[in-house]
Amino acid sequence: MADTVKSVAVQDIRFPTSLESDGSDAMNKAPDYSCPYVTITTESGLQGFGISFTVGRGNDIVCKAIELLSHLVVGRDINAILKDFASFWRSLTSEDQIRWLGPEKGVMHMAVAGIANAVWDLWARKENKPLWKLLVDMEPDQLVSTIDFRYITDALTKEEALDILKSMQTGKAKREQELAASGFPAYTTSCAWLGYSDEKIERLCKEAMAEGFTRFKMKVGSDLEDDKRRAKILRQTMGPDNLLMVDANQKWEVPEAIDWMKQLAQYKITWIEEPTSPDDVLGHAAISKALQPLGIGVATGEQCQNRVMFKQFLASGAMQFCQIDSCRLGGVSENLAVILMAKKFGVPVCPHGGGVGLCEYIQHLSVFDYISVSGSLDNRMTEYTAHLHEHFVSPAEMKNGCYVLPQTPGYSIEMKSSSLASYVWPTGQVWQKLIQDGVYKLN
Ligand SMILES: C[C@H](O)[C@@H](O)[C@@H](O)[C@H](O)C(=O)O
Ligand SMILES: [Mg+2]
Repeated sequence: MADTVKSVAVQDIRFPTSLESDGSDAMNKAPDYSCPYVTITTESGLQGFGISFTVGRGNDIVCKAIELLSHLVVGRDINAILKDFASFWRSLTSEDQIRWLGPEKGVMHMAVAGIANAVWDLWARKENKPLWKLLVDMEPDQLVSTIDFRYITDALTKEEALDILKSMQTGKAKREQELAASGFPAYTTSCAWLGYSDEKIERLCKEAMAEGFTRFKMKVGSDLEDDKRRAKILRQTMGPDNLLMVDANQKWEVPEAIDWMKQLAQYKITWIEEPTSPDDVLGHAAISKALQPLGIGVATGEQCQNRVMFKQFLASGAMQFCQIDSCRLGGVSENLAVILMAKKFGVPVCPHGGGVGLCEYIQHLSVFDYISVSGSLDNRMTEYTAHLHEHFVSPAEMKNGCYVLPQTPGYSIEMKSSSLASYVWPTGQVWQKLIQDGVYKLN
């Protein structure tokens, strides 16, 4: 029976995270974590919620872009959309008068993610399953049918994707039980944002260790002496065996990245993340080659525009850790494409979680990856950041430094109505107060 989509509503939600330097890095000194919050409602009353992640003022453009695309969803039968998701997704990325703004990159692709993620949330709720379970339980044929393979068939065909999924059917139940018992391994970025003092990073690292974390990421890239000092504090606090990753958020030239990392290598670094421009495949390959003898890998992906760019990085040895992003890519199905390509090229997937709602999302993708695709936890860990979880109805939960398997139906992104009311820009109470106090300006 048809169930028509009645409305696609979008709200501009922002959080003043920059006031405490939460989320700060070498290129984003004062980020306010923000998201367009999408609510899709059908005639029968089904709902799906979705976000895309942005920083501060840019949020209103993505909200507008979602409004522009919403005519492709409103009035359509949701069951027809779910029956042929890949065609629906292609309609979003191919809209005649909007495609020119991309294609499949930047603002428009983030808008696609907001809508696509909401549809996936609705789908999982309809099936009364958490999203990871919806994916894990899907027959390989159905799962593959949700993916748009356009532009990646030279790296991964539909048939190869099917073969991967079919070959991993055995052992799925056991892997699910394993994760239910011990959770999915995480690392925390929240001890060492760039704007935090030495005292604060040491204290937060101790607290995180007490909570069971054994893997930590530190922001680098503004000042080498600062980076050395902070890496020393962290290494001393966490001990010799725990993992330390560093993230430059695109700060360096290629030779600069290599030199800088040679100086930090003494602190035993697992990966350098986003050393240079996120579009520079050759640069990442050169850095990977130069740092390989030091045991340092290159991680990137949070600003990798689409599956086509991931293909370049994966196939050319330019990335040793694949950081899919639930909102930079066009939602769940494009992430599935990259997860499957990463499997083919033997690169571990370690999703990006530094932003509002991203931890809520990526836990589902990692769990699916382990159970249905990679079957391995080697070199795999999912980012965790400690902020803003209190705004979600079913927030991501951590235990002993691992994500607890989510159980609530959906994609874990529904926000509390009180939080939406407080943080909607610019009319929410929190923003009204900050504007009245002169802390923020309207534009
Ligand atoms: C502005 C943001 O907080 C970024 O610094 C963050 O996403 C970061 O790159 C990360 O890897 O978590
Ligand atoms: Mg990063």
